[in-house]
Amino acid sequence: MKKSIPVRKNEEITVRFEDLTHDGAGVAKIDGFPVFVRRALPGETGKIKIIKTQKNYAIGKLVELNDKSPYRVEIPREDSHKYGGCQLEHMTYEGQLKYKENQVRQVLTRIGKLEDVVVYPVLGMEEPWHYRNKAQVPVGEKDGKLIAGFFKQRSHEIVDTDESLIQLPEVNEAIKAVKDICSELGIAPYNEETHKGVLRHIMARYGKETGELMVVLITRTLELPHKNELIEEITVRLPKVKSIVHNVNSMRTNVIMGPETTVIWGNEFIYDTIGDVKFAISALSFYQVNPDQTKVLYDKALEYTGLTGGETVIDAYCGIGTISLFLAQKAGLVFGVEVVPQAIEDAKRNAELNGIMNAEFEAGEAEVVIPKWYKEGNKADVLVVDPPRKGCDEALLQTIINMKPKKVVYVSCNPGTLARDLRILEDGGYKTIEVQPVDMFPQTTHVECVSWLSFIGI
Ligand SMILES: C[S@@+](CC[C@H](N)C(=O)[O-])C[C@H]1O[C@@H](n2cnc3c(N)ncnc32)[C@H](O)[C@@H]1O
Repeated sequence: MKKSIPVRKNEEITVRFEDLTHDGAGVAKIDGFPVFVRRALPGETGKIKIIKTQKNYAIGKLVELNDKSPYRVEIPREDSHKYGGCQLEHMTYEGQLKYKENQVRQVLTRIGKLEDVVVYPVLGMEEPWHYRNKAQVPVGEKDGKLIAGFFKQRSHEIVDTDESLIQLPEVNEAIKAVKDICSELGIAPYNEETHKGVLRHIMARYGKETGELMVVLITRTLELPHKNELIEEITVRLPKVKSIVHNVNSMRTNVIMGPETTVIWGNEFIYDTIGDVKFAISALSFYQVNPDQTKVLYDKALEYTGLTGGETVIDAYCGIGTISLFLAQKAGLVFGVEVVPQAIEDAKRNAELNGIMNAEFEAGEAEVVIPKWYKEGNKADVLVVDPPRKGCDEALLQTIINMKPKKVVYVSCNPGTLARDLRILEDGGYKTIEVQPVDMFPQTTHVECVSWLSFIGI
């Protein structure tokens, strides 16, 4: 029998919130039917207005809050609710860490069917604001004025903003300065609908330890208008800048960077350090966005590998060789693989820069290169993976199962795909021993995990 929807659009009702979704919305149930409400916390009661109904759920808006959660805090800035980014900023940091630990536990049980894994409390930050070393903001136009900021939640409307509370001050300053310069020089902002205009995005990346800044201007056009004036003004107003890069993206796409990248001033890369290792980072390469917590994450990954000095290690999805070089200090030999050729160039340069002779790198897909290495007779004692959000490719997981390294250390930015992949590895003879969540992204719902598995056989 068809179940009827117990709420109507525009209806106002009083509800009690029981839970939080994976994207931080409060969940209330009306006759078992879920209603999702942003910025509501478990244990709270309040009046909501239904703004959308679907077959299996409804979306509501908070009208009035009656009982407040002890985890509720004032949001730090009146207009910050407009941005999609900080979904948990109305929650104490202690509450955020508990929420994330709970998310990881639930997902490991629900998706991975992993009931007896040890999950530790999340390793959080002392000061969970102004941590991001990188921003890439879309550029648009409002009332004839160039604007840059963030997309409004679930839309492509740009909210003009000069400060994000989760970015390092140097990154905020860089974005604002470049925005002002482009506006003063009359550079036409890109228009997504008409696919006209010039400037699509401004990217700034800052080496927190070295104080070096990179600015990337992403345009639709091959030509960067007022190039010389732009360089002059950027170098005057941002004395920490060491690299200015022009990237061309002429396609109608949501992907930010295009295929053509030219260094128009200064170095090809900026430097930063994590622990004792120094890294060169170029415009297209992945580099963790929270430098303080990166050290915490990599230290844990190193501890989980249990390296004693002679082991052969494979680091899949190695980026610019960050984890590889961290591990090379304690391993016999490390092989890194990564799909972005420029990142592999950085990784090789980084090995040299640090005088590390026992790390080798190859560009290609991990799911192609590692099976090839295995076919050639190469094996690893420890295999580390740090894939993007979609997790590991099945061909790679199958190769790990065939290769049988004693240990697998899995670094993940998505607990859902982590749980899926751990299940596949468990079915192939591995046992997940520990999962340590690390808060790389305070104020947001994202959580990073590092876990280790031991080969026990089937
Ligand atoms: C989460 S990042 C980790 C990078 C590095 N381990 C670090 O901590 O900086 C994932 C990396 O995987 C790369 N990548 C994506 N798909 C890949 C694939 N199929 N094979 C190899 N690398 C891939 C990305 O370019 C990115 O550098």
